[in-house]
Amino acid sequence: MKDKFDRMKELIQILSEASKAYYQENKEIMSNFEYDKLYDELLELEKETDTVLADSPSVHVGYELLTSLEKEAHTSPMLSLDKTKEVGELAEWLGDQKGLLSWKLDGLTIVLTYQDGVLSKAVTRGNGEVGEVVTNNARVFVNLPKKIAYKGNLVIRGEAVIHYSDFKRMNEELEDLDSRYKNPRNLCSGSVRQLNNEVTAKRNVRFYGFSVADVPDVDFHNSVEEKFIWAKGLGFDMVDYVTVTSDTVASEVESFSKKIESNDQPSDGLVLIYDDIAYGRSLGTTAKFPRDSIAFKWADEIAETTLEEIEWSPSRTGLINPVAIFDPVELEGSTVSRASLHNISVMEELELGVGDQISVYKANMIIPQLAQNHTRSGNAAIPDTCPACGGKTEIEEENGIRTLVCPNQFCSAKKIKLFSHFVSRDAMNVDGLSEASLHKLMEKGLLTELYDLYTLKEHKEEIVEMEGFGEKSFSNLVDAIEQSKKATLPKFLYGLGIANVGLSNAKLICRHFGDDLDAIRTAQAEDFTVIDGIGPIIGESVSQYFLLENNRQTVDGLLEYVEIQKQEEPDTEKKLEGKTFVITGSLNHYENRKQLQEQIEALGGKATGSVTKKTDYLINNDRNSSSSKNKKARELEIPILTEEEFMDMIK
Ligand SMILES: NC(=O)c1ccc[n+]([C@@H]2O[C@H](COP(=O)([O-])OP(=O)(O)OC[C@H]3O[C@@H](n4cnc5c(N)ncnc54)[C@H](O)[C@@H]3O)[C@@H](O)[C@H]2O)c1
Ligand SMILES: [Zn+2]
Repeated sequence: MKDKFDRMKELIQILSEASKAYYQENKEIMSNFEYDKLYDELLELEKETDTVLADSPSVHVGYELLTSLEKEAHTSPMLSLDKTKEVGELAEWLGDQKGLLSWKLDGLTIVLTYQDGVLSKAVTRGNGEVGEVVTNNARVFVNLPKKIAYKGNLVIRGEAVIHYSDFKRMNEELEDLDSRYKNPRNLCSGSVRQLNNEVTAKRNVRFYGFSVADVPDVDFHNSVEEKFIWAKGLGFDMVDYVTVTSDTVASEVESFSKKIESNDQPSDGLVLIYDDIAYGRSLGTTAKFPRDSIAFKWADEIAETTLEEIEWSPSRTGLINPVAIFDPVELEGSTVSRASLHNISVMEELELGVGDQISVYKANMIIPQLAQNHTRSGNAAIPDTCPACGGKTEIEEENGIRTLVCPNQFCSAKKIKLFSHFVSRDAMNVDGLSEASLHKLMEKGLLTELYDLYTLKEHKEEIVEMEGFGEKSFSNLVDAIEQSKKATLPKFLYGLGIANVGLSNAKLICRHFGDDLDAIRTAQAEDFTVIDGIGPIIGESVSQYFLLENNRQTVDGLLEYVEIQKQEEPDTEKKLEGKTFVITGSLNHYENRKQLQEQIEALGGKATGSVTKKTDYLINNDRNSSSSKNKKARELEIPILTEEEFMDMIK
C-alpha cells in the first residue's frame, strides 16, 4: 500500500506540473499520450486503493488562475468529459437514445452571456469553478454575432479556436513566436487570455457553440438539437454535428475520421451527447464529468520502432530543436521517420537515447509524436556546440521549460535559413536552391552575403565540379537567379528576413510608403505603427534592421543587382485607391470583415477601425442603427453604404 501511495503522490506531482505548463503557459512538457497514460495509471491506483489523495487531477479540472485577468465564479461548474477510445462503447452508452455527435474542438472553452441582444460577458473555463473574464477579447472573435434578436438572458458555452489555415499563416508572421506555439490550441489560449484585445483581434479567433442554457420563454421540446438550431438562427456558429442512434454511431464516427485531414478546425476527438435534455440531466454528474455526454478519442495507431538519432535542428531564430529520427514505420497510411521533440524538457522527460525502443503515433491522427520510450537509456546528449556554426550553445529556461539556443548572432544556421528564405517562392523565387545546395555553396565560401548569389555565375568551374551540381543544373541555377533579379518591393523586403515581417506585412508597409525603399529605410518605428495592421513590434524590428550598418551594406549590395519592379496593378484594380473605409455590423455577403477588408485592400483602398475625418465611407448594413460609428459618420457627413451598395461601387 505504501508503495502505491508513493507512486500516486509522484504521479500527481508529475501530472500537476504538466497541467500547469499546459494550461497556464500554453506549453507542453510531455505528449498528450504520455499524459493520458500516467493519468490512467493514477486512476487505476485510486481504484485499487480506494483512495483519492489531495490535489488529484482526477477530481480537478483545468488550472489555477495566475493571469492578472479579472476572475469570476461560474454559476454551475464547468466540467471535463469522460472519455473512451472504443466505438462499441459509444453505441452501448447511447442505448436506445438519440444522440448528437460532433467534433471535440481543441481550443479554449468559454461561456458567453448575452443580454439585451448583445454580448455582456465572456469567461474561460479556468479551473472549472472560477474562470477568467475575457469579455473584451471575445468581442473581437471574428464570427460572434454582434447583436442578436433574442433580448433575454442567454448563456452559451463553446470553444474558441484558431483554424489550422490561420495558424499556419500566423506562424509565418510571428517569426519569434513559432517556437512557442506548437499547435492552434496553444496559440488560441495565448491569444484569448490577453489583457490587450488588439492582440486577440489579429489572431482570427472563432467561437463554436456546443451548449445552450435553458431560456424561460422558448420551448425546445426537450431537444438539444432544437437548441442548436435555435442558436444558429440567432447567428451563432455551432459545432458541426450529426444525429446518431446506436445503429449508426459507428459509421458516423468513421465518416468523421475521414474528414479529419481536411478539417480546418483543430479537434482532438468527438463528443456524443444525448438529445433528450431531461434524460441527460436525470443522470447527474460525477465530481469531474457530466453524465449526459462522453468524449471519443481516436484510438491512435501506434508503431514500435528504434530511435536512430536525435537531430538538432537549428532555426533562423536561434532555437535548436531536437527531432527524433527513427526506423521508418507506417502510421495512418503514410511512412514516418521523424517526430519533433519540441524542447529539451520533453526529451529529458522521455529519457531518450540512441537505440532505444520507442512507440510513435500521430497526435489527433495528424502530427507524428513519440508516445513512449520502453528502454529509457537516457544516453542522448545535449550538444554543447551549435551543429551549424560550432559556437557554444546555451540552455534557456522559462517557466520550467528548457530550450537549446545558439546565441551566435552570425550563426550559419541563421545564415542558411536566411538564404533559403531569401530565395523562397514568396520572396525572390529562385528555383532549385535547396538548403542542402546552399550549405555546400556556403562551405565552399561562395556564399557569405546574400548578394553573393548574383556572382555565383562567375564560379562555374568550381561549382560544376561539386557533388550534386553538373553543367546542366549549374546553367539552370544561373538562369533562375538571373530571372529572380526582377522583383517587386514587398517580395524583396520580405526576403530580407526581418524579424516579424511576413509577406502580408511587407505588402502593407510598401503600399504605405508608396514602394519607396529609401523612405522605408529611414523611417522610425512610429512611422510604421500608423499603418493599420502594423504594431509596435513590427515597427521596431524594421527600423532596428535598417539601423545596423551590416544590414544596410547587405541591402546596398543587393541593389547593385536586383531591379525593383513597380507593382503594376491593372486600372480596374485601383478602383478604391486613396479611399478609407470603416466596416461595422454583421455582414451577409462577405464571410467576415477580414474578407471584406481584403477586398478593399486588393482594390487599393484601406480599412480602418474607427470613423474619423479621414474616413470616406462607413459600411454598415444597418444604416439606421444608433451605433456610435453611425452617429459619428452622420456627424461628419460620411456616407454609410450597405454591403450591396459597396458591391455595386466596385463592380
Ligand atoms: N500534454 C500535457 O502535458 C497535458 C497536460 C494536461 C492535459 N493534457 C490533455 O488534456 C486532456 C484533458 O483536458 P481537459 O479536461 O481540458 O479537456 P477534455 O479533453 O476532458 O475535454 C473536455 C472539454 O472539451 C470541450 N469541448 C470541445 N468540443 C466540445 C463539444 N463539441 N461538445 C462538448 N464539449 C466540447 C469542453 O469544454 C469540455 O469541457 C488530457 O486528456 C490530455 O490529453 C495534456
Ligand atoms: Zn549556431
